Amino acid sequence: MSAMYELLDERRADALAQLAEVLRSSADSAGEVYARDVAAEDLARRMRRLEGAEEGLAFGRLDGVDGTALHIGRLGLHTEDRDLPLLVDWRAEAARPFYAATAVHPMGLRRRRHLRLEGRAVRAVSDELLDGSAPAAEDVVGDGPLKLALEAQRTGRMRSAVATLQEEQDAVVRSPHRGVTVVQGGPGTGKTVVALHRAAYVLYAFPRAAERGVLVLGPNARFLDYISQVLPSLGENDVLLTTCDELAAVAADAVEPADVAQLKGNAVMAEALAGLVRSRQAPEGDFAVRVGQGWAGVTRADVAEARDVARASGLPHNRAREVFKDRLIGAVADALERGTAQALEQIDAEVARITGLDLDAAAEADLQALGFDGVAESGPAQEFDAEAVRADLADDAQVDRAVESLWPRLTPEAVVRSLLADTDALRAHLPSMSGEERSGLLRAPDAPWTDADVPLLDEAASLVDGPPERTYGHVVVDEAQELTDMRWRMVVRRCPGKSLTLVGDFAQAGPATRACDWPQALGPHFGSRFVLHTLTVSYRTTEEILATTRDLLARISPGQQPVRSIRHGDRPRTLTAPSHALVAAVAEELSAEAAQYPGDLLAVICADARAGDMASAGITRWARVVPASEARGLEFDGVVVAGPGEIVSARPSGERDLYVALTRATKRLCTIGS
Ligand SMILES: Nc1ncnc2c1ncn2[C@@H]1O[C@H](COP(=O)(O)OP(=O)(O)OP(=O)(O)O)[C@@H](O)[C@H]1O
Repeated sequence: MSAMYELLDERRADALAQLAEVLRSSADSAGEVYARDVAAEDLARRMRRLEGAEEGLAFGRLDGVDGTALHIGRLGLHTEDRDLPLLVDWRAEAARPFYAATAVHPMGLRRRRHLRLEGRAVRAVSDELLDGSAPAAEDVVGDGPLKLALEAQRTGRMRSAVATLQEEQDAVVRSPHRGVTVVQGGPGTGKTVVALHRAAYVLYAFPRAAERGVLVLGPNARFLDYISQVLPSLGENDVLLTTCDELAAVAADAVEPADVAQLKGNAVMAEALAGLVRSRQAPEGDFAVRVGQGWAGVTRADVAEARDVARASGLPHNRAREVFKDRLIGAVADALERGTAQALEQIDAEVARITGLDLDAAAEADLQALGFDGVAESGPAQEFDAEAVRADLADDAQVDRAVESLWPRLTPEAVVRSLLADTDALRAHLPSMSGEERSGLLRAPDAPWTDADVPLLDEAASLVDGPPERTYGHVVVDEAQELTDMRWRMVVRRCPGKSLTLVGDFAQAGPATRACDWPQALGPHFGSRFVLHTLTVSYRTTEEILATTRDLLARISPGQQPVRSIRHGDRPRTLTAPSHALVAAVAEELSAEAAQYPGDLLAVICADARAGDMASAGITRWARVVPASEARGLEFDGVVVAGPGEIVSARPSGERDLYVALTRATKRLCTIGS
């Protein structure tokens, strides 16, 4: 082990020295400064990766039947003087047998050894013999590391499972499929574990995707905090962990009824917003601008043609506006040219009839009177200088004002407001919705933004300003069952290569979700082009707890195969307390638990409206207070579910919320209801 850590130290020292050198180097041009910054960023990244690997640098060793030995760890370490690497990166093909070998398919292994380090020293080893041979003196066959990992007290932060990934999980993590990979499975089957290790694998194995960046989306800040340590501990610090709200950079602090949120998640909203933007694009009308002392105008047909050309450009509204303006100016210039020529002809004819004089000079004066100095300067009056006229018109504030009335510049906020704060607009653009649904959507123009407005604003931004500038090579979505159609559109916009890993469970879906399965949820965005994996073993919830949720699961997700658990524990307890005494009963239960199981991470999960009461009753002394709507993905050693009836009736997805709440404990569950 010491040789590996020495090499790690050496690599760090090298990286640090190189970084210092790069930072000291002079850069004379903007190009050189840029190159220096890129090199410095690369080295800083390498430093962070080397630092991230410090804890538990190596965690496995493979001994082949041919006598070879390979150490498996968080990153690869090679020296030039050795053929075999000192340490193999867990994501390398050579490390696969560590996760996939079994006694039936030993993959050439005699022994798989798990190492547990403390600091830089090996504290424990545990061996599995895979070739059927009898244990030799140096083999340590005992409790597996998985058992130890699962029995460890929870800390409130998920740990990496890189040393104990199970075969069915590893198969997904390492899947060579670059398109859409979907992972479903009941509570605690390791979907989040798989999603995060998959992100690390993509960075390692798909360099093109890695270059464009990897994004991990979670349902809320609490969940992101829970998973925040996993990727850094795998040496990956360059993955952006965020929520959809943060992606759209919208502060959404208002809540709204679940049925309204569901309506706003429907794909018809995208059509409605597109319809509204189209309705702002020169619906009809003439166009006239003041030119000098007079007016120059074009016909309805010219305006309509300019609009059609602008739309056909496929550009977002605010950029297509330039095309529209350009086209209109062209039409005005043509009209001016025609008008000038006609006027000149008439004057010429008139003067010739009366006096026989040539009046070129008069025509030039005419144009000057119209305000086109450039025209007069650039040549004889009859040679109308269309370029100069266009340039003048393009810079003219009045022209811009006139264009604005036909094709106004729009902001995403204004677009969404114009739809949702106007009964006529709702009726015009959402004809398939009932009157009741439309009145549900209606809001005051200055109402604050809600969670469900975020994807509408994002959609509007893509319509008016184009797709987001920042896109990613691979996107991982956790709790993906939560995404509405409108949110899927947000995600797809940020992943043009459609390389995604999506994990979730429809039995745990919240109130905004309309889809019941993956084909329904993904069909509109990816067709049937996704590969579906199912995880079957729960590593969190004990068999005893799962058994008490079977009836509920059959109700909320008929046909879903219940998972089996490899954990066993106490039977869940059920206590009763009238509603007014619920908080006191919860406090009593949790204070007793905290005393009996010191160091265990405890939580009370209750209806959102109860969370305030719980916190002010001082329950946070013993436990975290988690509103049911935010419990997805989290886990604790002991959980008290307070007021199951209140959780069920709080939202349309109440029974699924309760199922989520009941499946958060790794050891003990107590339900207190009236
Ligand atoms: N291979 C593994 N080794 C060690 N721990 C594991 C492994 N797989 C899962 N776990 C642990 O099991 C627990 C549940 O995992 P995870 O949160 O990924 O499940 P999930 O399927 O996402 O659950 P949910 O559906 O409730 O969100 C976590 O504590 C996780 O660390």
